[in-house]
Amino acid sequence: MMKNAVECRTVVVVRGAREVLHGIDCNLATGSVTGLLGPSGCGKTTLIRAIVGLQAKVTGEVQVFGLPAGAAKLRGRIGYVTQEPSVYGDLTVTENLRFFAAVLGVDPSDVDRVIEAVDLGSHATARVDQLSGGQRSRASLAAALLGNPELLVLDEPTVGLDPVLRRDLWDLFHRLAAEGATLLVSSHVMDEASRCDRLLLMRDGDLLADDTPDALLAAAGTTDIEQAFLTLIDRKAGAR
Ligand SMILES: Nc1ncnc2c1ncn2[C@@H]1O[C@H](COP(=O)(O)OP(=O)(O)OP(=O)(O)O)[C@@H](O)[C@H]1O
Repeated sequence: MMKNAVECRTVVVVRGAREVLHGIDCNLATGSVTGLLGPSGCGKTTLIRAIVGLQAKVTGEVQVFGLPAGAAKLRGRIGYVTQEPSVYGDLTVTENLRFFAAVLGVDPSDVDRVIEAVDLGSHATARVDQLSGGQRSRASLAAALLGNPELLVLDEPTVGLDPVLRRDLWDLFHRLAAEGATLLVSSHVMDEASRCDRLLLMRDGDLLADDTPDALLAAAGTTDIEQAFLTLIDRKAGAR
């Protein structure tokens, strides 16, 4: 097993006329849950898109399982959930997942497993356009879990979910990691940071920190991750 599922070296991305990532270096350790945190617009989605191989104008190096990001051989090994639901409104949850299983070449028997994993069993036969926003995003997550991908990249998967569901989903993320999957989970909710094995803190297209939650808190001399983030920003500004 490779030590790092993902390795990013000096990743620069230009979107439109602007450079939005300025040279990111980071690794995602195999079998870990990494949180990607930072304010709106700091470049989280752009880094995610570079890792899953969907972003244009990437320079530097992004390797996934030792292959260049976007390589055809990586298809099926990566599950990606965007911020927008990616399921069809006019199909039921089960119909959607059967469709995606067929497209991915995944055994249809996997559909029931992923529906249970995201706790949508009681809505399996409901049309997606009749679900709540949180239920719809869980249906998208279920689609990404089909076939047990080795790398799961989740862009703000817990937005709009109540605390119980958020806790259950984080438990699921850690179960998947314990089984060997690597997860990258973006959030701008700082209180989710403590649930991660490792944190990448971004600001304005740069990585401010790449450490464990405990080490980050200790370095900033606080018990509050939001405060730690602000301390790091102030230190960086002071160092300029
Ligand atoms: N299609 C585009 N063309 C030009 N600039 C873009 C485009 N999409 C995003 N950007 C810019 O790139 C920067 C990074 O955006 P990105 O979506 O990666 O941020 P984010 O951290 O994921 O934000 P959020 O938490 O709000 O989703 C932003 O300044 C944004 O305005």
